[in-house]
Amino acid sequence: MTTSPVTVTVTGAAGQIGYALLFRIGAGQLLGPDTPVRLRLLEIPQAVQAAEGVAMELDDCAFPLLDGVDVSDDPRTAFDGANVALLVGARPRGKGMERADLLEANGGIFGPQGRAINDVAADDVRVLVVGNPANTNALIAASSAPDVPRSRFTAMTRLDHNRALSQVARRAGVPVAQVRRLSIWGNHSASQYPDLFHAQVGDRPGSDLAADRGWLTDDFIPTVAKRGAAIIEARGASSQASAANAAIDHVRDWYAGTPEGDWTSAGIWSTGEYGVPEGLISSFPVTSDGRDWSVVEGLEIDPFSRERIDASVAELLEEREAVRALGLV
Ligand SMILES: NC(=O)C1=CN([C@@H]2O[C@H](COP(=O)(O)OP(=O)(O)OC[C@H]3O[C@@H](n4cnc5c(N)ncnc54)[C@H](O)[C@@H]3O)[C@@H](O)[C@H]2O)C=CC1
Ligand SMILES: O=C([O-])CC(=O)C(=O)O
Repeated sequence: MTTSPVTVTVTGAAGQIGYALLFRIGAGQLLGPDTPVRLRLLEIPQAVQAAEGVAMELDDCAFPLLDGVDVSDDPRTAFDGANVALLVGARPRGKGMERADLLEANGGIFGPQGRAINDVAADDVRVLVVGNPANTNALIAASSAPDVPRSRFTAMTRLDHNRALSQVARRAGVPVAQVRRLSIWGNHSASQYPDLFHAQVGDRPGSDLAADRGWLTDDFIPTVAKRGAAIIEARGASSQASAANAAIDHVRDWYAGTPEGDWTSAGIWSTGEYGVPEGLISSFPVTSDGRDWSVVEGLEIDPFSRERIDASVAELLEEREAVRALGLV
């Protein structure tokens, strides 16, 4: 076991995803069974008491790998020395709230959090934004942290990726472990594009399945892209456990590296790959070498995929324009 614990800061710690996430981190599922973890929980003042209750329960689990839990309502305290920052807390869209209001309210959260990360987090900090709108919130945080490399700010599209894996496995009648090289492109929103064309599904190329255009366009793509809404409809609550699971998958793969011959999906800072404008946080097919994400190179994008990637990227551009107009990036 390494001796120095890794500091993991989780925002929105008293929320639903926080409750599904923190106990798995305490159990060692984020960074593996050899890495002790120190948790720092950030909440708004009204929810600090609830976060303290979660911290009490974490104590009561007596996790051998958990080196301590601190609760704070001050970003500069909570991100102090953070090696991993999971930005889960966000402002949900309220009744009658316009999109610009939502972006502005989240700017008020992710701007200061980005600045605090810039000033007090560890030099090797890696950030995953879960709170919606995740891509643009990540853009705001990254833009507020000029001293931290942009590549350290990521947005979660791993839940979309995992959803796509399961849909494809079911369709093809193979175990989910036999589906590889799926890709989510663009925004974590209904405009995202789950791409099957480069996948391997059991012993078949994904393009075989994609040849059924009726299924692809009327079933697969909308099922994945609208899954969040379907979960809310079915459960009366959003996808908390699967979102927490995806956050664990994202960070675990970032540190451990993606498996040979496979890739995953993550929202990362575009440097212009596949025609996605530089400076957007867009989902791409990515690999990790244990330190950095890299966009998978050399994929051929046919007109069907191009149109859908461009539509989702256009939405990201609109969101960036909106937060630019508000002076947030
Ligand atoms: N990227 C993705 O795939 C997914 C993203 N989400 C998003 O994750 C976010 C969290 O979801 P839930 O946990 O279900 O929501 P929730 O409402 O149960 O919890 C959010 C928590 O964040 C806290 N919070 C709000 N502002 C904060 C701030 N400035 N600093 C620290 N904490 C703050 C709230 O007090 C609350 O406890 C939402 O924005 C949701 O839309 C949810 C599912 C999937
Ligand atoms: O809209 C939400 O809160 C849920 C969400 O992002 C998802 O399930 O993909």
